[in-house]
Amino acid sequence: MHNTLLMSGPGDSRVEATAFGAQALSWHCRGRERLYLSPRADVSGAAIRGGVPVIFPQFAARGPGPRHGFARTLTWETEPDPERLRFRLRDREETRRHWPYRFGAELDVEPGEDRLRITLTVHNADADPFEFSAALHTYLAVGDIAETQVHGLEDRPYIDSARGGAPCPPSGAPVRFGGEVDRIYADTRRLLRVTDGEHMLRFEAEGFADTVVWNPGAELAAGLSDLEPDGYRRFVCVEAAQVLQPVRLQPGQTWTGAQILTVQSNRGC
Ligand SMILES: O=P(O)(O)OC[C@H]1O[C@@H](O)[C@H](O)[C@@H](O)[C@@H]1O
Repeated sequence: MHNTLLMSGPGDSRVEATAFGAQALSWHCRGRERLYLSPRADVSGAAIRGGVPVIFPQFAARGPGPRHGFARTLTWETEPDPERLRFRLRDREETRRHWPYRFGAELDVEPGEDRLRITLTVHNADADPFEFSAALHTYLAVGDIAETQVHGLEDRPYIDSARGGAPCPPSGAPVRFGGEVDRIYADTRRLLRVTDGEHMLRFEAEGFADTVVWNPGAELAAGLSDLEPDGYRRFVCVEAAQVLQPVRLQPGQTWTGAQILTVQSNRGC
């Protein structure tokens, strides 16, 4: 397993992360674990299935570099800070091989009493402008995916990545999971709620314009060797993302995006 760092917030809020990928692996809050981490996650240097992988500078296969970018499979530097876990990534030979720009990225993970804030900052240290995509690929722990719903996207059109990127009109209903769901919703600057029948979590983003919702469903999950049998039932990925309109930064400019998860209630959704 990768070495982990711990940070306690007020109450019982406690986060665990690793410098490998600057990835949060666990967030315990109000008596229970809020993130899903696969017990079969590959810890040999591949992307870790679970927690909050940082997707940068490319989303999925939408670019020439490694799938979902290189940030999730590189070890970031850590910086001491009494209130948050802070990670830094600067361009180096391994990044320039895939993406020829000088940059600095920072990831802050801050546990609050009933919330977790994760902030990604990207700075253009190059002499040329560059474009990138990014996402915080959050694996939220749910009791049962069959009971899970994502509320707040009812009136938004989406790109259906499970059907070759087909554009789809608003569904008019909360997102439910009866099989593979893989959607990119554009322009979702609003409060989302994730419920699983028993628990409710508020999901908010700053800076990120899009939201990705993903669960592989039984069939696809069976082909994922780093998921336990039926592991797909225990998570839903809701991702604060900037995918459809990549960020363009001029030399010297900085972009910031954040995702805030808040535990709203343990019952009665
Ligand atoms: O298996 P990976 O590379 O971590 O990707 C997981 C999923 O990540 C999601 O963000 C994508 O929308 C899915 O298409 C993808 O399958």
